Amino acid sequence: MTTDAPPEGPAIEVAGLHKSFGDLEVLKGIDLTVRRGEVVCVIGPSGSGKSTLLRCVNLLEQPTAGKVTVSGTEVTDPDVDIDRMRRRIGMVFQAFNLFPHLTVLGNLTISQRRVLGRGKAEAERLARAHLAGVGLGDKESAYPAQLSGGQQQRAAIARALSMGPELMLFDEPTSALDPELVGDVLAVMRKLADEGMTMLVVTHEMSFAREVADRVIFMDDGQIVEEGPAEQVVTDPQHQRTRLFLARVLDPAAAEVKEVG
Ligand SMILES: Nc1ncnc2c1ncn2[C@@H]1O[C@H](COP(=O)(O)OP(=O)(O)OP(=O)(O)O)[C@@H](O)[C@H]1O
Repeated sequence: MTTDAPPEGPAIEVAGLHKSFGDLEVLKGIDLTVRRGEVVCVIGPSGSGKSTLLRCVNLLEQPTAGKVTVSGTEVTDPDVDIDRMRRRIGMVFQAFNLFPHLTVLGNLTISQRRVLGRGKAEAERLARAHLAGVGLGDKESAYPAQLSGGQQQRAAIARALSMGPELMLFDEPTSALDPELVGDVLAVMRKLADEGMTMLVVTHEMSFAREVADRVIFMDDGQIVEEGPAEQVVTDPQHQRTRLFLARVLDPAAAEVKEVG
């Protein structure tokens, strides 16, 4: 008998993960374990492979080598039903990816109905509960274009949650937002973390990483250079590459002076 009940053990296990695009080796042997209920932030320079790592976890990218296990199921096993696995993994992208021709409620119910086979009333009940949870209880009839970027991203998070995922992947969820809209999205993510959701988050928001993450991973050139408790990695990094990156991110002007001087 097959069951979707989550087994004991880690939420995500990545072992010896390699990914190349043609001659370009983007991931060069990543080992990573994310425990259930853990919030892990992945930081690092542009092009270091952060998004590719995330996309390999739900097989939006096919790894070149290595093994990815989610909730005890090896997703890199060619025999695994990947669509079934993906239902257990929520993903939120930088570009919100809402369906423009559907209302917010429609965006939250379509996959519940088509993929999970839920009835209309049940799908709408869950959608409304999740919309209220992200502060969009009054927006169910709006179309995405009528919402701010921050509201669209919160709707995208609610949409992912309405599928009942065991874990959530966030790929730079606030990078496309105007600065004044970032806070509301981070607040929703913080609440989710407080509620015990397992989260793997690629982000440039160092204060979020420091305050919300249990662990921070610094990637550079396709490898994990450093990982540890969030506060330690962000405020007292052990590696020179991490220090240089954080100096640039936290205080770009000062880092520039240092590099010039
Ligand atoms: N589908 C693809 N085809 C070819 N090259 C790709 C593809 N996806 C990513 N790459 C390349 O892989 C490298 C790593 O990209 P990735 O998006 O994982 O980095 P990142 O650390 O998330 O960067 P950023 O912070 O800028 O989003 C980059 O050089 C990128 O151009």
